[in-house]
Amino acid sequence: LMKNMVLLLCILFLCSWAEADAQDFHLQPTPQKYVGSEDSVSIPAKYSLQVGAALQGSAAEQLVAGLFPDAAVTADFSVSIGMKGDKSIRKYAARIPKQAEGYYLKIDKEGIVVAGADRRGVFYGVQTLVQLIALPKLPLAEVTDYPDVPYRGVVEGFYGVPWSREARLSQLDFYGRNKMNIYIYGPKDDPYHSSPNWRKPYPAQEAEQLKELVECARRNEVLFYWAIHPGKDIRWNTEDRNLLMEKFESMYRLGIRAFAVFFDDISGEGTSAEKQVELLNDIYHNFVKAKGDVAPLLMCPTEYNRLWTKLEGGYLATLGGKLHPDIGILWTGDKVVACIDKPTMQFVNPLLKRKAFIWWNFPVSDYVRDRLLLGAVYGNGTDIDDDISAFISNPMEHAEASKIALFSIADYAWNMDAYKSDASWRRAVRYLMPGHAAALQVFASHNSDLGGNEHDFRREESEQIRPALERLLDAYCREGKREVAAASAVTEECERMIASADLLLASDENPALIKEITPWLMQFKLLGEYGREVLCMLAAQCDGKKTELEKAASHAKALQVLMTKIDATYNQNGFQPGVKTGSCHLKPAFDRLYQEVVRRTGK
Ligand SMILES: CC1=[NH+][C@H]2[C@@H](O1)O[C@H](CO)[C@@H](O)[C@@H]2O
Repeated sequence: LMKNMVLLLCILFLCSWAEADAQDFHLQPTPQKYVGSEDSVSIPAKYSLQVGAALQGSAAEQLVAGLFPDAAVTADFSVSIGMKGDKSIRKYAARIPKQAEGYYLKIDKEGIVVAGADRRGVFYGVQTLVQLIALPKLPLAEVTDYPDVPYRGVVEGFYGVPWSREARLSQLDFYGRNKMNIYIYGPKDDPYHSSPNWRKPYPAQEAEQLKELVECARRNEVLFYWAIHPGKDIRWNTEDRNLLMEKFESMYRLGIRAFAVFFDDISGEGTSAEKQVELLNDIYHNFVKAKGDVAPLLMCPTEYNRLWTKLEGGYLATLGGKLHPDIGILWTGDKVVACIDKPTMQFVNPLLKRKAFIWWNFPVSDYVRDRLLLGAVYGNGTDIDDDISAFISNPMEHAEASKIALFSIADYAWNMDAYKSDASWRRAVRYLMPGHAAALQVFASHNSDLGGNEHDFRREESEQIRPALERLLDAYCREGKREVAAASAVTEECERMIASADLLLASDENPALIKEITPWLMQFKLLGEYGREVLCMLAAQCDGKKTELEKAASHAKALQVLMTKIDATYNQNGFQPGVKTGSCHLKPAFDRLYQEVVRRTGK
């Protein structure tokens, strides 16, 4: 029997290991169709590389040249990338998806082929190849893939400290890797984007940085939109019209080829639908069409969500009826911050007479600045791909930390049917810190809810430990009993919090991320220590150990003081100052237990 038990355990271990290994490998975003195999091929020293004529100088060519730097003119093993119509991939033309940005990728013993529906499709096929080549063994595979949503990406549209140059460059590379194809530059607190200096060209240094960002976007096949936010003080006269057009001309000279006009969060003259329509149609005809090489014009309405829509005022009807149909209209959903579902789209699309561009206000935190929103991306419909032109996320001012949500948003918008929020969330965490994934997962799981806020938008937090917390609270507060199993589960979670905080604070794996979240990591460690002390207090009170109780209570009190200090010292701002962590279930439970022990001791 013993022998069989050992054998069974080994088999179980191997299965779980193999499963984990297979589980670890997952193309991002999840492809529409991936046919892999156990068999693999090692790329020989001698290989040839063919790049379709139309791809010369493209981002795809740059990327594949980096992958295969020493190509021979002829070789047995051939690498070939091309677009539909290129004779180099003619044999595979029938396998190329018809969807824009689609591609077919084949890896076999003779070589590698990437056949794209268009230039961006080839680039995405090569990005998928980059992920496969990074595996220990390059699997023989066929990938047939394309995006569900035409535009997928980010609008830097939040209030607060705009992202830095380094953060933006890193974001654009991240979008290339994750097949996001749009970035809209619109930071509310950039005075040259919004009032008063939207009328002025950028100073030399900022102009140079924008040029650099445009080039970085091109290398990542990301459409770089520059947005203007004139509505706070625009005057509907020739002077401001000319100033706006000249500003667009100056941005065009910097290399910008995609433009947006935001009319959100304004009042007064700027809110007139007729005037907005007249301006936008003028820009469309006399700038966008006149230039010929500029992407579709986008606009953000003043009534950009259902809650703020006054149907009787006719604002949206005017936009829908009179705005040129080629102009995209941004929409945040039924409220300023809300998940997007079918009813959301059934309300707005008929009014706009086009498929809205979704501006999803998550993980933006400019209205709950004392928190980090690191939780899973969930709650959006997976049946809306035919109802939206775009799914664009407005992120946090913490650029690196926003990548946890952005990774999953890329996954969701590329392939909605396959989207699994929890699995995608874990992959996002692992992508950001592969060497500290477990620690970052612990931290992220307790830093996701927003607390009470003006938009009534909430997120799950501390879901795994919540049942034990509730059992512990219930047993002790009702009967003064220490529920042993729950107490040890919560104690273990506190130990994990303390260790995770130290591991992350000490790591140099992702310095940009650690720099952003350090105040919250410090607070998180204190919260773990506080929880541990409160549980010591509870045990001592139940066991009648007076001295131990007093020791634990004074330590817990000291930790309360330290947490208050952190909250009063870091992340001070004029809106929601401070550093909140584990605020949905952990902190309230520890505080409640602390009070209850003190009350019972006092009796
Ligand atoms: C379209 C829109 N404009 C505003 C609004 O949404 O709320 C966001 C979250 O507070 C804010 O970041 C953004 O600038």
